Amino acid sequence: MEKLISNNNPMEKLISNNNQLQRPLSRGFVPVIDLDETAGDSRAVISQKILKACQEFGFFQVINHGVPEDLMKDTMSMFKEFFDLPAEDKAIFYTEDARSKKHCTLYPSSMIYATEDVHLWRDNLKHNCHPLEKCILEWPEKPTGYRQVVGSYAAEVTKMVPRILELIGEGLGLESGYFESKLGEVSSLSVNHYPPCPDPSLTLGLSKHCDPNLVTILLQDDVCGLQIFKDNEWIGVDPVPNAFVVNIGYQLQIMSNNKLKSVEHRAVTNSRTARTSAAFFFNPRDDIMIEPAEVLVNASNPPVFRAFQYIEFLRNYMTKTDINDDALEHFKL
Ligand SMILES: O=C(O)CCC(=O)C(=O)O
Ligand SMILES: [Fe+2]
Repeated sequence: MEKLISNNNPMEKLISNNNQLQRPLSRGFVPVIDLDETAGDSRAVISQKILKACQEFGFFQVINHGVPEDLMKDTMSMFKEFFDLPAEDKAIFYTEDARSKKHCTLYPSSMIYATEDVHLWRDNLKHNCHPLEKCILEWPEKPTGYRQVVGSYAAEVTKMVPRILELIGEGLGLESGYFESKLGEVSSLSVNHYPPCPDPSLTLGLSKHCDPNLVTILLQDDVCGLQIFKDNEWIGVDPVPNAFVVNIGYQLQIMSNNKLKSVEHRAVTNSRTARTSAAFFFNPRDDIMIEPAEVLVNASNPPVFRAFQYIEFLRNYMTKTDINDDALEHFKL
């Protein structure tokens, strides 16, 4: 428990030979897309904007997405209050074991504290969200209201995801419901808390990575820290009020036959303000074969990937030892 940085600041745990913090940071920006067709663009224009964002950035932000703004704020407050709890209230969830059987876990840094090269400036709460009525019983009881608020949030975001997938599918010219039919029920929330870091040049909040799943819906507070790697530069994905950040996971890149990109991203810290973010991971069904959509494959666009099941992908992803290894290599034809 002393490794949690929301409990104290174990500065001495940092390793200072971290060469991941390469600058410069560009001011280019990730598109913000208004999903309200009645107020702005037509549906066809929205789906084309999303497609372009997914091709160029692998990321976009959405506003007017239908999830109530108060619920987003209340959810963020619950997450922040959780990390502010006294150490004894967090202890029941604490583990450093990546294979922990707990349904709700609180990790220091990454899931492999003992063996990682660099400790991250992050505490991380994880729990599953499906089936909700069952999972919720394992979630924190403190702060008061956590289960009810985060439960409503999980239900609302889960309702929004097929709408976003449908727009992405439309942009690609896929039949209606294509991605929804590939979407599994199991989803999970990973809540990151990055307290102020006395020296942000010594480590990161989260190392560079691509998400292995289908699509991720990220809620961030009003503090900058998320960055994506594009054209050899790190670009900030700065917070937009009431927006979700959507990012393409490896499985969407594969199903789109490389038309959509899963882009590397990371989180940096700052010395002044704590930052909290919550990544909601949506996965493909585990009983389907994942492969490029047939309509995107033809003589001039041969399939880039072979068919596989998600479990095979995850096994391969988890055993990757070098963050610079290409997780897609093993699945390329
Ligand atoms: O904190 C962030 O904004 C990044 C979170 C993230 O990329 C993840 O949890 O996979
Ligand atoms: Fe991520």
